[in-house]
Amino acid sequence: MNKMSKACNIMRLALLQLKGSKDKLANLENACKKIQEAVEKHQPRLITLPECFNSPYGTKYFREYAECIPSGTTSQRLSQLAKECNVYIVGGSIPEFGENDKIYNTCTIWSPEGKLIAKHRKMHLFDIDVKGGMRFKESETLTAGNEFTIIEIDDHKIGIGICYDIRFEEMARVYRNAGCEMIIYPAAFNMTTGPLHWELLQRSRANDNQLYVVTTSPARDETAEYVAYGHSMVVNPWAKIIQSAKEGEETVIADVDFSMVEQARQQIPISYQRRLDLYETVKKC
Ligand SMILES: NC(=O)CC(=O)C(=O)O
Repeated sequence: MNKMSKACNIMRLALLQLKGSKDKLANLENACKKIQEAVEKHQPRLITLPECFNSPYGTKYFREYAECIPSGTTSQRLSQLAKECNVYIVGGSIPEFGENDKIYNTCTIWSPEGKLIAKHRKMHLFDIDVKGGMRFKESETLTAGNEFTIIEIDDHKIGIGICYDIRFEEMARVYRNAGCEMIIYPAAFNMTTGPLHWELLQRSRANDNQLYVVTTSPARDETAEYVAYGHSMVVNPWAKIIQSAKEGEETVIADVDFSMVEQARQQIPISYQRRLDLYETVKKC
């Protein structure tokens, strides 16, 4: 029996911080193996995977590794695993072949019946140029998605974002206004921005919106062209880190207690105290 007790609002998560390589099938099989191991040892209700878990993270690779969703190999395998293991899977992200030859950075979400319940296309493309640090331009090959994605598991609404999406507080606020109690971001920060912003952004989004924030990164590989920061984590609605990984390949297990969302919102009622008469930066949903 998977760990979800409605009465006490506890949901067990397994975050798989995975090593990646240029071998797509090996990456996929590693993810499948780690999913099976997590289920055997910990019986999670929900498993999360990293951004671009089946491909290297680089604009020159996205087209070569892209697949159609849900007919591609990665979708088919995740669907099969979710069903076999009776677990929800937030499938990190993969480069997706979309309509009109467009490529998206897309997260697929699978139910324990193996059904694709949603897909989220990264809404904010990672285009930055930090002098002496990281330069990246996803828009060289990717197209941005235009839709918010909310899933519902055991009566709990969960918003989905991908990596750079976490920097946009308005997006998190839209999810909070729509009743989300958690936001999951498959993500791959790097060695320029990770040390400065990774924890800060997660705790900020959690604190501003009084909800859980969950990130899942690839493991750090110093030999890769793009070196991911690691440190996948779960932050609670009080902005406290309740579990986190180090840099290497690791599975993080966390039991989240959704009653804490309401507790935080009642005790520090910022959502009712906003002076929307004085500022209007975020449209109400
Ligand atoms: N890789 C991303 O999308 C975002 C990132 O690394 C950052 O915002 O920093």
